[in-house]
Amino acid sequence: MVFADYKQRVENGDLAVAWIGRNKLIPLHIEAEKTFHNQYGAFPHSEMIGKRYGEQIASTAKQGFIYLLQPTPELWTLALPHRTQIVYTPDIALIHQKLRITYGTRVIEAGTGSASMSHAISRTVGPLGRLFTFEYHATRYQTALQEFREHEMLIDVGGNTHLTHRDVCKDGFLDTEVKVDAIFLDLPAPWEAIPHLSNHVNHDKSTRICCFSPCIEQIQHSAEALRELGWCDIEMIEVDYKQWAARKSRIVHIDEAIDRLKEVKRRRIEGFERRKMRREQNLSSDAKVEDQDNDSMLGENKSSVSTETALKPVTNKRIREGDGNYEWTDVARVDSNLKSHTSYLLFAVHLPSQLDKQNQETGP
Ligand SMILES: C[S@@+](CC[C@H](N)C(=O)[O-])C[C@H]1O[C@@H](n2cnc3c(N)ncnc32)[C@H](O)[C@@H]1O
Repeated sequence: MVFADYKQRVENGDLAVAWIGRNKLIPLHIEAEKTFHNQYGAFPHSEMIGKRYGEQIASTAKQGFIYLLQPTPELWTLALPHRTQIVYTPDIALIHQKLRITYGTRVIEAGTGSASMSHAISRTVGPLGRLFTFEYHATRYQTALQEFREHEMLIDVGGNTHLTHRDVCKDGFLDTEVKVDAIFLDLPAPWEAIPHLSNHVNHDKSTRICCFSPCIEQIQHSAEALRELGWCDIEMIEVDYKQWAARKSRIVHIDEAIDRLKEVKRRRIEGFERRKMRREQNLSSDAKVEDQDNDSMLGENKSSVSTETALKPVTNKRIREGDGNYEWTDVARVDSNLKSHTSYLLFAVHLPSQLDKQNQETGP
């Protein structure tokens, strides 16, 4: 698999991930005769060849720069062409951990979609593991097939991945009774696929499953299907991202706090008095205007607008965070407004003993 190899320098024919900006990464096939263009100018591939991965590459007009990075499944997830919704690295990491996907693990995945998850699994399980992935959408299947071939993931090019064009809910997974250690279902109706898994769970060790669904109703359906078929340790987890920031908070001593409160009180009283005075002034000037109006009989309304201005803020001055003239303590702040929900993760385990029990109940 190309994503598992590391090298120092960019070569003609490489697949690189171009870092264009903080939220913009794109795949770039390096071909000596091509030029990449963006708003900062032209970046001839010939000038990229021989550069170190990670090095800054300036446009010919020196108006901007990009970085070329070696693709990893994590970078691929950020750069890949989206054909569907995808699974992102925080969820992928938890799924790997809970399904115990590691070097040599055999995994079933459906559907393949944009293959964000497939790349991660294929890299993790390595040459001794296997990924059996299924996609029923013809165009997505063809695109994934070509991509997996180019990325040297397919079995027939020395990789570890079998991609099958099939509706797993209708036709099941594999025709042979291949056993796997882990199953990942990212489908609209996983509960329809779950009954087809009985041929692929291990007899001698546990098999773990994860269903990735955006709606809680889907999770309920899948959990029922798993329970009915003897899966246990059923639990649901939602990965919630929170952004933590290391900040400084000023230490305010009791004397300073009391002075501040006194200042607030003093200003409030001053404010009341000033407002009262102005109201009285306004009333008397209104009365004068009324008298004049009455005198001239012209009736032009000259009632004065309140000239009261807002009180100055109580804080004496802006203090820069970390200003050396004050005492500070280190704190962690969390951004609670970050929207993060992608899907719920439903996990379960199939124990070998349960399978034996089922066999005993149903007879030979
Ligand atoms: C959300 S996408 C999967 C995204 C993928 N996990 C990723 O990280 O890129 C779901 C995919 O499942 C496929 N699919 C839906 N039902 C299916 C079925 N019964 N059999 C096979 N594939 C199916 C869809 O065509 C779609 O491509």
